[in-house]
Amino acid sequence: MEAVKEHRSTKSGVSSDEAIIEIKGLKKSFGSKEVLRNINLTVTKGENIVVLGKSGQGKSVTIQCIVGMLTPDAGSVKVFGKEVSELNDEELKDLRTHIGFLFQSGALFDSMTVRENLEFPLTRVLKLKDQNEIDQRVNEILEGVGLPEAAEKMPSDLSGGMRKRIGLARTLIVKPEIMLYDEPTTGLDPITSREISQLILEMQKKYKTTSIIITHDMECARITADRVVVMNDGEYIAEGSFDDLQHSDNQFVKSYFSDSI
Ligand SMILES: Nc1ncnc2c1ncn2[C@@H]1O[C@H](COP(=O)(O)OP(=O)(O)OP(=O)(O)O)[C@@H](O)[C@H]1O
Repeated sequence: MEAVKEHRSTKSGVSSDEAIIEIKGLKKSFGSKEVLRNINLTVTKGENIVVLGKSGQGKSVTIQCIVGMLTPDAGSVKVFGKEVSELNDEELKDLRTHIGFLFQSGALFDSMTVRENLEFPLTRVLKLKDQNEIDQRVNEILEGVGLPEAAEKMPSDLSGGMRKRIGLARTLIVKPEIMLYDEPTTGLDPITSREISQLILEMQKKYKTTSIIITHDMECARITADRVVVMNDGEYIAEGSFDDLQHSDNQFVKSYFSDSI
């Protein structure tokens, strides 16, 4: 794969060569199944990286190695300059407070109001006690995701797109430096998907997060990506801007873009 350029400009406006996530020669097998054969990726501060790959290619396994839920068989995974596999439990816990996840489901607590859902990470993770500060952060993030009127609603009163926005708000409310999105638009209609992709981009600009976005949604990739990597057979086989890859000669890469142009 082509060498990574050192200094990148990003849609967030942060242009930095500071590596936030650095993966080198990552390998991971389960039994005789080699899932990650040789993953190399550097994500710099403020960058949005989109990972494209078919199901079962090991995209989630890569994310689990980044947050220390899985230990690599070989290679190096550094986050904020530290080798994740060498961190102890306390250090791992601390690392994870700097990383936000948005999974497909959004995973809100159904028995809590939106406000209570948003207060939960502030009181449980950040251990905030000052109710004024809590209220201020809840109101600010609800404004940010465009749902200032939703605070007292129950998740069941919300549409799928609104739930996704609140899921994003709940993740961003602790101001993580890294965001990991696992198929953030799956299950949404095209218009709502586009709104969520635009929101991901807006949030990147506002909070200057560094993000990895796993998606099959090419519109989401087009909107959010500073850089796209394409995964096949346990390796990244291509990387570049969305436009670069759209004009790739590689048949496998082309297959992703054929429906999107
Ligand atoms: N803890 C585990 N134990 C055994 N096999 C696993 C484990 N985690 C993942 N795998 C296997 O690794 C492969 C890659 O899984 P992974 O979930 O990373 O795929 P993916 O690229 O994220 O796919 P999808 O888009 O379907 O989520 C799969 O074959 C899966 O069965």
